[in-house]
Amino acid sequence: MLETINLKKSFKGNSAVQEVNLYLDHGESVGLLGPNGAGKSTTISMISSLIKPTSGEIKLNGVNIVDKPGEIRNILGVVPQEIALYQELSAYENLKFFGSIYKIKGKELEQRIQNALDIVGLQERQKDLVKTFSGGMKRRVNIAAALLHQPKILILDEPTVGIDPQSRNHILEMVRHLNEKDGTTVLYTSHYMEEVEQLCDRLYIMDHGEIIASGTKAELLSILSTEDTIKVELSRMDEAFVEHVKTIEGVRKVEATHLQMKVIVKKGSQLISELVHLADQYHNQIVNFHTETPSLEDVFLHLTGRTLRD
Ligand SMILES: Nc1ncnc2c1ncn2[C@@H]1O[C@H](COP(=O)(O)OP(=O)(O)OP(=O)(O)O)[C@@H](O)[C@H]1O
Repeated sequence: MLETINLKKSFKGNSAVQEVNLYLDHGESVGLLGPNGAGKSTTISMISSLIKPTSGEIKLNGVNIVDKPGEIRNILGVVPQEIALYQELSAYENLKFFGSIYKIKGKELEQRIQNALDIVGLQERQKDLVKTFSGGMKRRVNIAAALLHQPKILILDEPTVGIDPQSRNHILEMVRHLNEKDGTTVLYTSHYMEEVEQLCDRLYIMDHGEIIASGTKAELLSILSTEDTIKVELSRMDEAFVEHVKTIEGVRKVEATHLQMKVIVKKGSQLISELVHLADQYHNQIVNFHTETPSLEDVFLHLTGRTLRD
């Protein structure tokens, strides 16, 4: 349905996106996951024809649309990261304005506004000024605006950042409903692993402007089928101890935060007694430990050497 081929974007010679190849099939829910600055928003802005790629192609049903922005705008609904609403107008008035941009009028517009408000759960607050809304409610109005022209593909750029848990749950449920019940194709960007795990059939992991891995959750987890994760709780954090653990044979990655240490080891490595012994040498103590099956967070750590929210 939608495909990017070797998509690149540089800003004044600085590369933001390099050779991104991704596709969306009809009815899929696809996650684009990566830390801040990975290039997710730039990729989305190119797909939605807000900015022009430095090079590469964007194909909609096999046709390159880089020079035909009109082709995609009718098919795509984009929910940008920034809230783009008129604060002094009500939710209803904002939606009326956005509807007019798509040249939807009269009864049809009225019906679509009510339908979009119903989907985002704001029908009862439609007459209230947007400036009185919480961040999460504003985001929901933004989503409603992106739905007015009944797009076949919906792209959401980190829609749950900085909002209250109630709105977050509402948004996640809504996206799931639009995908599963209405058949809307979804591209969902996030740096929350658990959201894309919940919502998406397939994932792309992006870092430093590149897609570094892609596949279903099971396929991505199989990258770590040769590894175990040991989670260790320490009596105190000690950099020298952490550095020493990294040098133990069989240890592939170590991530330390506060009193927790996550040690990714070669599958089957029996390292607990070695860790206990080493902690003792550093006058540290292992208070607790357990071995976990790898998560997508671990896949990200394995691929990049960093956690998603570094
Ligand atoms: N208009 C611009 N001018 C110059 N540099 C830009 C511009 N837009 C993005 N960049 C740079 O491109 C890189 C990718 O940014 P982008 O916003 O696409 O990442 P992101 O993955 O969406 O991150 P975030 O989660 O923080 O939005 C960053 O280094 C950013 O500073």
